[in-house]
Amino acid sequence: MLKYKALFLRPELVGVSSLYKRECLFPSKFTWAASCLNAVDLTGTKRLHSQGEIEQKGFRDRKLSSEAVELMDSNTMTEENTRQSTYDTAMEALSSLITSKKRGDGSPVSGKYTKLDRMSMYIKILNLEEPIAGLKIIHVAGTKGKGSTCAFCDAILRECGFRTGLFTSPHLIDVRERFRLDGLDISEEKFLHYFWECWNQLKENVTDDLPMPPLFQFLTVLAFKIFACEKVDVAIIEVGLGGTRDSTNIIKNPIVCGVSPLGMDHTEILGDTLEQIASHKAGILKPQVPAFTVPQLSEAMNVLQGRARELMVPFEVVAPLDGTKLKGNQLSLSGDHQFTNAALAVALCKSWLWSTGNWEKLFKHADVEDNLPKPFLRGLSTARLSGRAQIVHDSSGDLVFYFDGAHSPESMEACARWFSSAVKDSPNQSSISSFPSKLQLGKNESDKVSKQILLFNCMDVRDPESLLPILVDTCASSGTYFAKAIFVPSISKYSKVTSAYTAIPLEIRSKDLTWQFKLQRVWEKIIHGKDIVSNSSETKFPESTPPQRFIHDDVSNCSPADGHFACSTVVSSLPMTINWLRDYVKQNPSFRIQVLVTGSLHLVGDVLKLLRR
Ligand SMILES: Nc1ncnc2c1ncn2[C@@H]1O[C@H](COP(=O)(O)OP(=O)(O)OP(=O)(O)O)[C@@H](O)[C@H]1O
Ligand SMILES: [Mg+2]
Ligand SMILES: [Mg+2]
Repeated sequence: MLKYKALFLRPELVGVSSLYKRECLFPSKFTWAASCLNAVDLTGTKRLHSQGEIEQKGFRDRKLSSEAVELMDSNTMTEENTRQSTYDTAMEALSSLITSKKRGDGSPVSGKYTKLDRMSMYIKILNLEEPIAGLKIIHVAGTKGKGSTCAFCDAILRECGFRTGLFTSPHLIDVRERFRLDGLDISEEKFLHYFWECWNQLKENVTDDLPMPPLFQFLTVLAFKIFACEKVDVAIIEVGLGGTRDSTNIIKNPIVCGVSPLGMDHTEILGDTLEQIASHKAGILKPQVPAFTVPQLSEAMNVLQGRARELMVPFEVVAPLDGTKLKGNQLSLSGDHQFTNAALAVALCKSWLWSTGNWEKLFKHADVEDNLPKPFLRGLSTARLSGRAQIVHDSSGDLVFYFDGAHSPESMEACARWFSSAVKDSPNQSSISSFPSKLQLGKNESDKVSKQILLFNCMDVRDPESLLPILVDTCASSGTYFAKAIFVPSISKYSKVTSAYTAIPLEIRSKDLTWQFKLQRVWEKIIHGKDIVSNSSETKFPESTPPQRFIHDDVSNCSPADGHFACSTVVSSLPMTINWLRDYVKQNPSFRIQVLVTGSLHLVGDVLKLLRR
């Protein structure tokens, strides 16, 4: 078999009007099988589905013209790059679904239908109505902790012996992270299979009134397709944004619903009071379907409880998990806030097991009155979710990255509390923020001096004047001070769906650093207690990374008027920043550098990806 990229193939050369698959298999150089091409007939857009139809139309093993052979010869794909390019093609297709429209807006995009109307129509096109109704779903909304709660549920129910499907958002490195089967990211092969099936079927049916779905709607439909076809026992579904009008809210009959902690986020879409936000999240509750939440501010709780009463929902508030219930095990997701998420997950899983008739079967004879069943303990201590309170030791051991994709005020506080306690727990901690003289340092490893560095970026819809002070103050309240802050643009963009294959060129640099300079200005103002950057002082475009002494440069050397900042720096390239930090620890063996990467999940994903290679 020979493989060719259909992107390079002009359909008319092989005698069809268009090609569905982006990659074609040819039995030999001079013939082609229409079945492999998934071709459409010459008259127009009708797709040939069956082998019989293909033969009837005389497409089988048609001879190729020499022009076609020549063209395809120049595009023969090797085995290695075939896989990658097929996957990249899917990513390109997905990226084409990203609209410039604001996320979560339920108003009609075009034509006469609302978002949920359109979702129902996509579901119908894909024949998924019945399969979705048959899924045993756990549906989770909330401002923070949705993903973690879902990951705990996934691990617990897997440990109880069920085949699980988990749909979360966003992803960090590869879009497949959003779809897990039995605890693992869906395989590339399966992903591509379901992806093209949904893509092609939708493409064939789009009209002016029903265009292709925007990205998140497509991914949601795809998740249902995957979970239905893979016959999972339980589908755990994280809401994308809000609840009432979220595309996941086509779920009509979940087994149980959860609402994680509520706070102020996405106010431009959900409203700028906690009541309004809570009312969106309460939109996932369904008549008489049990629901659970965690302690909330009263404005939010009143709304949730009110809605639950209207719908006759058995509604319970669960307290954060008592650590002693873990019987010496540790929660696998760190940070105090995870005890709240874990408790919610435990309640959701118990309820799911009861409602599906499995609790009795599994735990009839177990001593579970006051104790968590063993599979629950195993689940709570093995659940994983990358980029949330994750610690990665770089190869040298003296460069440690602390990742947390916090980007809202509440999560920034949770992140700061976690980071402060994590750096204190790290071995041989002796944290100082100024450069000690060599004489003070022994040769012994245990005398290493730890320095905390912040590597930060956030999207420009976020408010750094609220996020950065929360970070600094919360850390300071437990005695953690950042020696330096580095502001760097992220590489991955909201406008492009990434895959693990998307290479990051080492020399990549951003030309526009206006936003990073703004972040730096906010930072310097926090550190110095006043705005020290005069409007007239010119910010120089950094040609490269700062000199190494920057890391241990004394803060008193700060001279903003000359464009010299001793507390912070802006760097135009993330790969360069990582290499620079690596060089620093190599050349300064008396230091251990602890870098908190936060503010943006894009930044977190980019750094994780850079460290992997
Ligand atoms: N219970 C909680 N209370 C406060 N902050 C939390 C809580 N759980 C998680 N966080 C913070 O929110 C971040 C994201 O966690 P998680 O992915 O579980 O939430 P999410 O609701 O799925 O977030 P996203 O809006 O990014 O989808 C964490 O990195 C942490 O900083
Ligand atoms: Mg969110
Ligand atoms: Mg999430």
